[in-house]
Amino acid sequence: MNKYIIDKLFDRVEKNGVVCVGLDTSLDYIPEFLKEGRSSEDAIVEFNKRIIDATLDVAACFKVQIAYYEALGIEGLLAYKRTLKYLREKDAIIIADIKRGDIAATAKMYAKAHFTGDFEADFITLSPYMGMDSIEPYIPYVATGEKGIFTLIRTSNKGAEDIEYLDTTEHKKVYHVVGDKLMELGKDFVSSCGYHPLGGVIGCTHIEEGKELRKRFNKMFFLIPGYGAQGGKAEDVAMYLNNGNGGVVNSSRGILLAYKKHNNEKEFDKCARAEAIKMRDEIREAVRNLK
Ligand SMILES: O=C(O)c1cc(=O)[nH]c(=O)n1[C@@H]1O[C@H](COP(=O)(O)O)[C@@H](O)[C@H]1O
Repeated sequence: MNKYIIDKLFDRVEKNGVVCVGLDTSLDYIPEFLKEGRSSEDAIVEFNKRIIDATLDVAACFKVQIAYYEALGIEGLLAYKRTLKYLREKDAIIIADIKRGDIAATAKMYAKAHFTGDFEADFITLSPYMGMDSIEPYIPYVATGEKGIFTLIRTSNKGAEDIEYLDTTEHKKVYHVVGDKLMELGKDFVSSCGYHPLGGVIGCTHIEEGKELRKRFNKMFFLIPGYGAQGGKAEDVAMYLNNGNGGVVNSSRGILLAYKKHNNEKEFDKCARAEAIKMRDEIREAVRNLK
Protein backbone atom coordinates (compact mmCIF):
# COMPACT_ATOMS: atom_id res chain seq x y z
CA MET A 1 0.00 0.00 0.00
CA ASN A 2 1.23 3.49 -0.85
CA LYS A 3 2.26 6.00 1.78
CA TYR A 4 0.95 9.54 1.50
CA ILE A 5 1.35 12.67 3.59
CA ILE A 6 -1.96 11.82 5.23
CA ASP A 7 -0.21 8.96 7.08
CA LYS A 8 2.14 11.48 8.65
CA LEU A 9 -0.82 13.57 9.80
CA PHE A 10 -2.64 10.47 11.06
CA ASP A 11 0.45 9.43 13.06
CA ARG A 12 0.82 12.93 14.47
CA VAL A 13 -2.80 12.82 15.67
CA GLU A 14 -2.15 9.45 17.31
CA LYS A 15 0.89 10.89 19.08
CA ASN A 16 -0.07 14.50 19.89
CA GLY A 17 -3.87 14.60 19.63
CA VAL A 18 -6.16 16.40 17.20
CA VAL A 19 -5.36 20.05 17.82
CA CYS A 20 -4.50 22.15 14.77
CA VAL A 21 -3.05 25.46 15.97
CA GLY A 22 -4.34 28.27 13.75
CA LEU A 23 -1.72 30.92 13.12
CA ASP A 24 -4.18 33.63 12.09
CA THR A 25 -1.75 36.17 13.50
CA SER A 26 -3.22 39.64 13.50
CA LEU A 27 -0.87 42.42 14.60
CA ASP A 28 -3.32 43.44 17.32
CA TYR A 29 -3.15 39.96 18.86
CA ILE A 30 0.55 40.49 19.59
CA PRO A 31 1.34 41.79 23.09
CA GLU A 32 2.86 45.29 23.15
CA PHE A 33 6.11 44.20 24.82
CA LEU A 34 6.85 41.92 21.87
CA LYS A 35 6.21 44.67 19.32
CA GLU A 36 8.52 47.20 21.00
CA GLY A 37 11.66 47.77 18.94
CA ARG A 38 10.58 45.25 16.26
CA SER A 39 9.24 45.74 12.76
CA SER A 40 5.78 44.25 12.11
CA GLU A 41 7.43 41.42 10.19
CA ASP A 42 9.78 40.56 13.06
CA ALA A 43 7.05 40.89 15.69
CA ILE A 44 4.79 38.43 13.82
CA VAL A 45 7.62 35.96 13.32
CA GLU A 46 8.69 36.19 16.96
CA PHE A 47 5.10 35.74 18.18
CA ASN A 48 4.57 32.75 15.87
CA LYS A 49 7.87 31.12 16.84
CA ARG A 50 6.99 31.33 20.51
CA ILE A 51 3.51 29.91 19.91
CA ILE A 52 5.01 27.12 17.76
CA ASP A 53 7.68 26.26 20.36
CA ALA A 54 5.06 26.20 23.12
CA THR A 55 2.60 23.95 21.26
CA LEU A 56 4.72 21.75 18.99
CA ASP A 57 4.40 18.59 21.09
CA VAL A 58 0.69 19.04 21.78
CA ALA A 59 -0.40 19.89 18.23
CA ALA A 60 -1.07 17.63 15.25
CA CYS A 61 -0.35 20.45 12.81
CA PHE A 62 -0.42 24.20 12.23
CA LYS A 63 -2.76 26.07 9.91
CA VAL A 64 -1.43 29.37 8.64
CA GLN A 65 -4.19 31.64 7.36
CA ILE A 66 -2.55 33.62 4.56
CA ALA A 67 -5.05 36.52 4.66
CA TYR A 68 -3.53 37.89 7.87
CA TYR A 69 -0.13 38.06 6.18
CA GLU A 70 -1.31 39.28 2.78
CA ALA A 71 -3.11 42.13 4.51
CA LEU A 72 0.28 43.58 5.47
CA GLY A 73 1.70 43.49 1.95
CA ILE A 74 5.29 42.43 1.30
CA GLU A 75 6.24 42.64 4.96
CA GLY A 76 3.41 40.25 5.84
CA LEU A 77 4.37 37.82 3.11
CA LEU A 78 7.95 37.80 4.35
CA ALA A 79 6.59 36.95 7.82
CA TYR A 80 4.49 34.20 6.19
CA LYS A 81 7.53 32.76 4.40
CA ARG A 82 9.65 32.85 7.58
CA THR A 83 6.85 31.24 9.62
CA LEU A 84 6.55 28.36 7.13
CA LYS A 85 10.34 27.95 7.10
CA TYR A 86 10.41 27.73 10.91
CA LEU A 87 7.59 25.17 10.94
CA ARG A 88 9.44 23.11 8.36
CA GLU A 89 12.66 23.22 10.40
CA LYS A 90 10.67 21.85 13.34
CA ASP A 91 9.18 19.09 11.18
CA ALA A 92 5.71 20.47 11.90
CA ILE A 93 2.92 19.66 9.44
CA ILE A 94 1.75 22.81 7.65
CA ILE A 95 -1.73 23.50 6.31
CA ALA A 96 -1.67 26.69 4.25
CA ASP A 97 -5.16 28.12 4.45
CA ILE A 98 -5.27 29.82 1.06
CA LYS A 99 -8.74 28.75 -0.17
CA ARG A 100 -7.84 28.97 -3.86
CA GLY A 101 -10.35 27.97 -6.53
CA ASP A 102 -9.33 28.84 -10.07
CA ILE A 103 -8.96 26.54 -13.07
CA ALA A 104 -6.42 25.12 -15.50
CA ALA A 105 -3.17 27.03 -16.01
CA THR A 106 -3.94 29.38 -13.11
CA ALA A 107 -4.54 26.51 -10.71
CA LYS A 108 -1.22 24.99 -11.83
CA MET A 109 0.45 28.24 -10.81
CA TYR A 110 -1.25 28.22 -7.41
CA ALA A 111 -0.10 24.63 -6.93
CA LYS A 112 3.48 25.57 -7.81
CA ALA A 113 3.30 28.64 -5.54
CA HIS A 114 2.11 26.77 -2.46
CA PHE A 115 3.61 23.30 -2.90
CA THR A 116 7.13 24.47 -3.82
CA GLY A 117 9.44 27.40 -3.17
CA ASP A 118 9.11 30.15 -0.57
CA PHE A 119 5.53 29.32 0.38
CA GLU A 120 5.80 25.53 0.39
CA ALA A 121 3.22 23.82 2.60
CA ASP A 122 2.20 20.19 3.14
CA PHE A 123 -1.54 20.78 2.64
CA ILE A 124 -3.51 23.64 1.17
CA THR A 125 -7.19 24.55 1.38
CA LEU A 126 -9.24 24.79 -1.84
CA SER A 127 -12.67 26.06 -2.79
CA PRO A 128 -14.48 23.69 -5.23
CA TYR A 129 -17.09 26.00 -6.69
CA MET A 130 -15.60 26.32 -10.17
CA GLY A 131 -15.82 22.53 -10.46
CA MET A 132 -13.51 19.52 -10.34
CA ASP A 133 -11.15 20.98 -12.96
CA SER A 134 -10.24 23.52 -10.27
CA ILE A 135 -9.11 20.64 -8.02
CA GLU A 136 -7.44 18.34 -10.58
CA PRO A 137 -4.32 20.51 -11.23
CA TYR A 138 -3.22 19.79 -7.62
CA ILE A 139 -3.46 16.02 -8.04
CA PRO A 140 0.03 15.50 -9.58
CA TYR A 141 1.49 16.90 -6.35
CA VAL A 142 -0.79 14.64 -4.30
CA ALA A 143 0.34 11.65 -6.40
CA THR A 144 3.97 12.21 -5.34
CA GLY A 145 2.84 11.26 -1.83
CA GLU A 146 4.19 14.47 -0.34
CA LYS A 147 1.26 16.86 -0.60
CA GLY A 148 -2.43 16.94 0.27
CA ILE A 149 -5.46 19.19 0.02
CA PHE A 150 -8.47 20.10 2.13
CA THR A 151 -11.45 21.13 0.03
CA LEU A 152 -14.34 23.14 1.47
CA ILE A 153 -17.32 20.84 1.88
CA ARG A 154 -19.54 22.00 4.69
CA THR A 155 -18.09 25.10 6.26
CA SER A 156 -18.57 26.46 9.78
CA ASN A 157 -20.11 29.82 8.92
CA LYS A 158 -23.79 30.79 8.93
CA GLY A 159 -23.64 31.52 5.19
CA ALA A 160 -22.89 27.82 4.55
CA GLU A 161 -26.65 27.55 4.20
CA ASP A 162 -26.77 29.95 1.24
CA ILE A 163 -25.17 27.54 -1.26
CA GLU A 164 -23.75 24.40 0.40
CA TYR A 165 -27.16 23.45 1.80
CA LEU A 166 -29.13 23.80 -1.42
CA ASP A 167 -30.84 20.62 -2.57
CA THR A 168 -29.69 19.30 -5.93
CA THR A 169 -31.87 17.41 -8.39
CA GLU A 170 -30.56 14.15 -6.90
CA HIS A 171 -32.07 15.16 -3.56
CA LYS A 172 -28.62 15.65 -2.17
CA LYS A 173 -27.33 18.88 -0.82
CA VAL A 174 -24.59 20.68 -2.74
CA TYR A 175 -22.03 19.79 -0.07
CA HIS A 176 -22.90 16.08 -0.42
CA VAL A 177 -22.21 16.35 -4.15
CA VAL A 178 -18.84 18.01 -3.50
CA GLY A 179 -17.91 15.41 -0.86
CA ASP A 180 -18.97 12.48 -3.06
CA LYS A 181 -16.87 13.79 -5.98
CA LEU A 182 -13.83 14.11 -3.73
CA MET A 183 -14.33 10.61 -2.37
CA GLU A 184 -14.39 9.37 -5.97
CA LEU A 185 -11.19 11.29 -6.80
CA GLY A 186 -9.54 10.10 -3.59
CA LYS A 187 -10.15 6.40 -4.06
CA ASP A 188 -6.87 5.88 -5.95
CA PHE A 189 -4.93 7.46 -3.10
CA VAL A 190 -6.21 5.60 -0.05
CA SER A 191 -3.19 5.33 2.19
CA SER A 192 -1.92 2.92 4.84
CA CYS A 193 -3.82 4.77 7.59
CA GLY A 194 -7.13 4.18 5.78
CA TYR A 195 -7.65 7.77 4.60
CA HIS A 196 -6.72 9.55 1.39
CA PRO A 197 -4.89 12.89 1.16
CA LEU A 198 -7.87 14.64 -0.45
CA GLY A 199 -9.31 15.90 2.80
CA GLY A 200 -12.45 17.91 3.41
CA VAL A 201 -13.20 20.98 5.50
CA ILE A 202 -16.15 20.22 7.74
CA GLY A 203 -17.01 22.83 10.36
CA CYS A 204 -18.13 21.55 13.76
CA THR A 205 -20.91 24.08 14.12
CA HIS A 206 -23.81 22.14 12.54
CA ILE A 207 -23.68 19.15 14.83
CA GLU A 208 -26.88 17.45 13.75
CA GLU A 209 -25.03 16.06 10.69
CA GLY A 210 -21.80 15.02 12.43
CA LYS A 211 -22.36 11.28 12.54
CA GLU A 212 -23.90 11.10 9.07
CA LEU A 213 -20.97 12.95 7.50
CA ARG A 214 -18.39 10.78 9.26
CA LYS A 215 -20.11 7.66 7.96
CA ARG A 216 -20.69 8.92 4.42
CA PHE A 217 -17.15 10.26 3.87
CA ASN A 218 -15.48 7.42 5.72
CA LYS A 219 -12.09 7.59 3.97
CA MET A 220 -11.90 11.36 4.01
CA PHE A 221 -9.69 13.09 6.56
CA PHE A 222 -11.43 16.17 7.99
CA LEU A 223 -10.09 19.62 8.78
CA ILE A 224 -12.58 20.73 11.41
CA PRO A 225 -12.74 24.47 12.12
CA GLY A 226 -15.23 26.24 14.36
CA TYR A 227 -13.96 25.10 17.75
CA GLY A 228 -13.88 27.65 20.57
CA ALA A 229 -14.31 31.18 19.22
CA GLN A 230 -17.12 30.06 16.83
CA GLY A 231 -18.90 28.01 19.49
CA GLY A 232 -17.89 24.40 18.60
CA LYS A 233 -17.40 22.19 21.66
CA ALA A 234 -15.50 18.96 22.39
CA GLU A 235 -18.64 16.81 22.41
CA ASP A 236 -19.59 18.20 18.99
CA VAL A 237 -16.15 17.56 17.52
CA ALA A 238 -16.02 13.96 18.81
CA MET A 239 -18.79 12.97 16.38
CA TYR A 240 -16.75 14.06 13.36
CA LEU A 241 -13.81 11.85 14.35
CA ASN A 242 -13.21 8.09 14.15
CA ASN A 243 -11.99 6.94 17.55
CA GLY A 244 -10.28 10.28 18.02
CA ASN A 245 -8.52 10.31 14.62
CA GLY A 246 -9.59 10.95 11.02
CA GLY A 247 -9.52 14.69 11.52
CA VAL A 248 -7.74 17.66 13.02
CA VAL A 249 -9.57 20.39 14.89
CA ASN A 250 -8.52 23.96 14.31
CA SER A 251 -8.58 26.71 16.88
CA SER A 252 -7.01 30.05 16.03
CA ARG A 253 -8.24 32.90 18.26
CA GLY A 254 -9.00 30.47 21.11
CA ILE A 255 -5.31 29.53 21.34
CA LEU A 256 -3.56 32.73 20.21
CA LEU A 257 -5.61 34.93 22.53
CA ALA A 258 -5.80 32.57 25.54
CA TYR A 259 -3.55 35.00 27.42
CA LYS A 260 -6.34 37.60 27.46
CA LYS A 261 -8.55 35.28 29.52
CA HIS A 262 -5.79 35.02 32.10
CA ASN A 263 -4.73 38.63 31.81
CA ASN A 264 -1.18 37.40 31.32
CA GLU A 265 0.31 38.83 28.14
CA LYS A 266 3.91 38.22 29.27
CA GLU A 267 3.21 34.48 29.19
CA PHE A 268 1.05 34.42 26.07
CA ASP A 269 2.90 31.33 24.88
CA LYS A 270 2.36 29.39 28.10
CA CYS A 271 -1.32 30.35 28.02
CA ALA A 272 -1.54 29.11 24.40
CA ARG A 273 0.02 25.80 25.42
CA ALA A 274 -2.35 25.38 28.37
CA GLU A 275 -5.32 26.12 26.08
CA ALA A 276 -4.14 23.62 23.45
CA ILE A 277 -3.69 20.93 26.13
CA LYS A 278 -7.13 21.66 27.60
CA MET A 279 -8.68 21.43 24.12
CA ARG A 280 -6.84 18.18 23.32
CA ASP A 281 -7.84 16.58 26.62
CA GLU A 282 -11.46 17.71 26.44
CA ILE A 283 -11.77 16.22 22.95
CA ARG A 284 -10.12 12.96 24.09
CA GLU A 285 -12.57 12.76 26.97
CA ALA A 286 -15.54 13.46 24.67
CA VAL A 287 -14.35 10.69 22.29
CA ARG A 288 -14.17 8.26 25.23
CA ASN A 289 -17.68 9.24 26.34
CA LEU A 290 -19.03 8.63 22.84
CA LYS A 291 -18.08 4.94 22.88
O1 LIG B 1 -10.89 26.47 5.84
C1 LIG B 1 -10.91 26.84 7.00
O2 LIG B 1 -9.94 26.66 7.72
C2 LIG B 1 -12.15 27.37 7.57
C3 LIG B 1 -13.32 26.84 7.06
C4 LIG B 1 -14.53 27.06 7.74
O3 LIG B 1 -15.56 26.50 7.40
N1 LIG B 1 -14.53 27.90 8.80
C5 LIG B 1 -13.39 28.50 9.28
O4 LIG B 1 -13.47 29.23 10.28
N2 LIG B 1 -12.19 28.28 8.63
C6 LIG B 1 -10.94 28.96 9.07
O5 LIG B 1 -10.63 28.50 10.40
C7 LIG B 1 -10.12 29.58 11.19
C8 LIG B 1 -11.06 29.79 12.37
O6 LIG B 1 -10.52 30.68 13.28
P1 LIG B 1 -11.08 30.81 14.78
O7 LIG B 1 -12.57 30.99 14.68
O8 LIG B 1 -10.37 32.03 15.32
O9 LIG B 1 -10.71 29.55 15.52
C9 LIG B 1 -9.99 30.76 10.25
O10 LIG B 1 -8.68 30.72 9.68
C10 LIG B 1 -11.01 30.49 9.16
O11 LIG B 1 -10.63 31.05 7.92
